[in-house]
Amino acid sequence: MCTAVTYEGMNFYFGRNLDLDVSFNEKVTITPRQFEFRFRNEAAIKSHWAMIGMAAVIDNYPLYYDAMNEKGLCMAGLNFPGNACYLSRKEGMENIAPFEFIPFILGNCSSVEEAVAVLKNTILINEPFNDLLPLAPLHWIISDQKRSIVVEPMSHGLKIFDNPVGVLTNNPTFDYHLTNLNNYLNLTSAPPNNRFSGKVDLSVSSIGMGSIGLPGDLSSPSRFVRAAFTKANATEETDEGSEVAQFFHILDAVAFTKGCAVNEDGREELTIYSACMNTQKGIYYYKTYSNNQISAVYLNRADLDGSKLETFELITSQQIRDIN
Ligand SMILES: C[C@H](CCC(=O)NCCS(=O)(=O)O)[C@H]1CC[C@H]2[C@@H]3[C@H](O)C[C@@H]4C[C@H](O)CC[C@]4(C)[C@H]3C[C@H](O)[C@]12C
Repeated sequence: MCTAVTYEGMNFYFGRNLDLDVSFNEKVTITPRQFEFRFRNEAAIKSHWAMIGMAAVIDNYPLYYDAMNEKGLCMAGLNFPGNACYLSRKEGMENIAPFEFIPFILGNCSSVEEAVAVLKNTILINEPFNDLLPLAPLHWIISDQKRSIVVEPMSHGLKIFDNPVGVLTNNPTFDYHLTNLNNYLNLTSAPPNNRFSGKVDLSVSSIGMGSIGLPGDLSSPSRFVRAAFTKANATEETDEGSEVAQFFHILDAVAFTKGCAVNEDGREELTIYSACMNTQKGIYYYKTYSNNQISAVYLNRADLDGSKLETFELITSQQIRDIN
């Protein structure tokens, strides 16, 4: 499972937990403006917005999981098994393979508004990257500072939802998660009042009792509610370090501790990495399951007019500062 969130503070932040049982040797990857993006069914784009994100680079192609471009447009793919539906080629449409979707949108668009216009004429087709990497059943969150949307590939084409809470998890479909949130409207970060009954003498005995009923489990609907509550109540900080700390705390609230959720194949799901992108400064922060230290990769320190991918190996060994 996975969780993605947006966060409006001093700057606009976007990020995700990547929860999985395997790694594909992903690295922080910068694609500069002149790297040629070839598409299976559409013309190549030789010049586009530069982007940074997490990707498995195979045959010199960045298979992005999540990324932002130099204009602050961000996108992440999350598992959507059993629901994602990829179609056959259709004349007159932009026929994009799922693995091409992030480069296609972030390469061409500078805002959600532009992305929505492009999406109206786009379908996702059932073409895998190669025989060893089958189609990934995903849905996507696309956000900028002004607006966030969710894109779900269905049998009739792409379904686009506005995302007023700036959160995405996994199944079921996004409209379910939004409706389900209504069940929790009574939760509060404040000390609760006794609304149980005027005839029963009840009192607050501990801090946090306003959020009793917030689901604590790791299922996708529960992570959606927990991430939405944590994000909505997390206070805005006043410096970059504290903002980034706040963002990672939101992601930590929905992270998987290894061993706590086992998939149908008996393998343990864990939060392989957590990422936070400062979309205005072009910084990609991340930490991994075994390394709690935050690392930062700067888009603007790369040669953005170049034509070669730049990759940064993840630092996965624990970094502990010895004090004495
Ligand atoms: C599984 C990842 C999403 C995280 C998630 O939601 N996990 C839930 C697992 S489960 O349902 O609970 O079992 C997704 C996000 C991006 C995906 C990757 C990207 O789409 C890029 C390529 C695309 C190729 O078709 C498959 C390999 C791949 C490298 C994908 C592997 C995998 O499907 C990734 C890593």
